[in-house]
Amino acid sequence: MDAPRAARLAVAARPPGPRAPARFPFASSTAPRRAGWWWCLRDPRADSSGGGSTFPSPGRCTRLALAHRNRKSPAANLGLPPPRPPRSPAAGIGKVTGDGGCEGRPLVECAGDRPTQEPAGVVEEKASEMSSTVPKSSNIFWHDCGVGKADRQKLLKQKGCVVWITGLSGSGKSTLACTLGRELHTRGKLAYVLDGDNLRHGLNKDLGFKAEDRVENIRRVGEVAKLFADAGLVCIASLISPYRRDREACRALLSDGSFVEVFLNMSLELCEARDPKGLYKLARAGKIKGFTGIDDPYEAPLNCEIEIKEVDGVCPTPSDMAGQVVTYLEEKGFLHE
Ligand SMILES: Nc1ncnc2c1ncn2[C@@H]1O[C@H](COP(=O)(O)OS(=O)(=O)O)[C@@H](OP(=O)(O)O)[C@H]1O
Ligand SMILES: Nc1ncnc2c1ncn2[C@@H]1O[C@H](COP(=O)(O)OP(=O)(O)O)[C@@H](O)[C@H]1O
Repeated sequence: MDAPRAARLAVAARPPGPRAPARFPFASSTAPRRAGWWWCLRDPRADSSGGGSTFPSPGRCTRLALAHRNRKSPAANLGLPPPRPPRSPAAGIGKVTGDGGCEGRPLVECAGDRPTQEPAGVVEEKASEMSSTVPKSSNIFWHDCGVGKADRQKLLKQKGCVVWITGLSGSGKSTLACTLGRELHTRGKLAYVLDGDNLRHGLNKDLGFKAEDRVENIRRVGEVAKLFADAGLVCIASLISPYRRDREACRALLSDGSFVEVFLNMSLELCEARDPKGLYKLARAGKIKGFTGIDDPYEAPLNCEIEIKEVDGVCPTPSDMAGQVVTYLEEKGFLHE
């Protein structure tokens, strides 16, 4: 046989855009479909659950373009009968053949929020914004492993989640992250801190503080945090993360309820008075440009899970702040099997 059939499908995606939206809200429209088809590899687990989820997860539809710029549908190019929408997502249109690693996996049209009725231009525009879910590479496939998140959670007797701490520089993010990490450790729970300052020494050392660098910073950390949560850990991410949209994009990477946004709502005055690194002083003197809260924006959360703020100008102690988060995690069942 010539090249694997599955490998004839190439993923068409634009380079990542600067911001990722929280969701992929495809509104239906009557505009005709243009060349290009949206398909998902069907999640084999959907068969047992009876659901119609797509793979790797609902909404992660990929526009599959055909090699040789063939305008036929992917199904036709796979030697399958042409699809007849509307179609049950559980049915699939056939199976991927060849030896590309996805043999036997059902190929389906994306269900639910699939963009079949969306003008292609609009769809592509949205795809370009989905920097964290639309891969730039082609011919890539998702591989599942035998041991899953549920198995790891059972082993650890806890549930994976992300505690995302946001706030101005000096608001106490690192302090809360470390105090919370210690508290969880004491309780025999596995947690890991992803601190913005620390990550900028390694993973993100190529990034500065321009808007697009901050966007990429948050995107990367969101993806890493998602992996830690999938590993079954309580992942504590503490970054300024000044843009609401980026935090929402990180939230959208996690299953419902497992992204816990903690807003350290401390006044600029308090943070500036603390100024442990002398950065506010430098920013005020014009020696640092684009400093959050001074000459760069901070967008406060609108619907965070936990807000910690000063009472009569007094900040709760680190231990109180951590206690608030632990109580929330307890109540939501993250600290149990
Ligand atoms: N221009 C500017 N604006 C804000 N912060 C600055 C800047 N330059 C350096 N720093 C130091 O970098 C730390 C913030 O890094 P983050 O990765 O959390 O920032 S961001 O989320 O990408 O905005 C931040 O650490 P924290 O004080 O712990 O927040 C600062 O020490
Ligand atoms: N709850 C708190 N009460 C009193 N001081 C605090 C509290 N949280 C943090 N601090 C102090 O404020 C300063 C900034 O805290 P830090 O955790 O480094 O903030 P961030 O990581 O947001 O920049 C540090 O000197 C820290 O000791």
